[in-house]
Amino acid sequence: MTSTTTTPSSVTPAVALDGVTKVYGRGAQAVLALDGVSLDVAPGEFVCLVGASGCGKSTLLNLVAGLDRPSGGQVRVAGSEQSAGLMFQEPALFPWLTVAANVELPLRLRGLPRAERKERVAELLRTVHLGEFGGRRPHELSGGMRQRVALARTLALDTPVLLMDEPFGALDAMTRDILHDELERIWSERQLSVLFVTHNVREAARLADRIILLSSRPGRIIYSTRVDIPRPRRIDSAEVAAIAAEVTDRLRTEVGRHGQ
Ligand SMILES: Nc1ncnc2c1ncn2[C@@H]1O[C@H](COP(=O)(O)OP(=O)(O)OP(=O)(O)O)[C@@H](O)[C@H]1O
Repeated sequence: MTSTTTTPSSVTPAVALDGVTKVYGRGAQAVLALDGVSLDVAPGEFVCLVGASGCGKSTLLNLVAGLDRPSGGQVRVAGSEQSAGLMFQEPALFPWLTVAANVELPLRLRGLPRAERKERVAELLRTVHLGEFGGRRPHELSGGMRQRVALARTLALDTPVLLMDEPFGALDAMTRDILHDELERIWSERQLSVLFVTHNVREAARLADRIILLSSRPGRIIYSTRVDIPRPRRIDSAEVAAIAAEVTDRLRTEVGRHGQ
């Protein structure tokens, strides 16, 4: 069993969780969501977090994003004030704004001058292959395209760390497959550190440098495996299937232990 997973001490991690505990509520109503989680994400590393429903995956991402504070332990994200961008299963775009205006929002909030904003938006839309769609409204786009817009908007934050909470969970398999390729390209080009939550073990084996398995509540790290399959990978390859089978076995044992 692995309760701690860290990077070598010579490298400053992009994300470092040290003995992180999260309790929701108080007294008899208290829920221990995370219990003593220690985890480092190295610069440029792609880490996937998997676990049964309710094991605390979203809680962990929210703590790294700074949306909530741990009850115990420490969360550190390398870099300046806002170092982690967060993306969800729902694209959460403003429906009354164009695609370009949605992507521009974080740039406005960062106070970038207008000309620079326009240039950055055009570059970001090209990055996610939506260069021609800046003038559309979100309802005119497919689900996959909307997630591309959400990704461009998250990239507009210019953070070295990308936090993704089941970003492709609502998409069909083909669209998801294409977005895996796109995300892998962007991650590698921009040398991002990614913490990616998914229920889909194959998706984790397709994308991750390292897969971390959380136990059912309270969330503790119970297993961690490095994925050394060369990139680019195929989700339907035998190597990805073999890693996915290994992680699924661990997950099954864990879920069975809790009678879920
Ligand atoms: N604000 C809250 N108040 C009380 N309990 C909460 C709160 N938020 C989450 N929880 C509980 O903490 C535990 C972890 O929740 P969390 O949403 O992090 O799990 P998850 O692994 O992301 O779940 P899922 O896979 O279903 O999205 C769950 O048991 C949940 O019910």
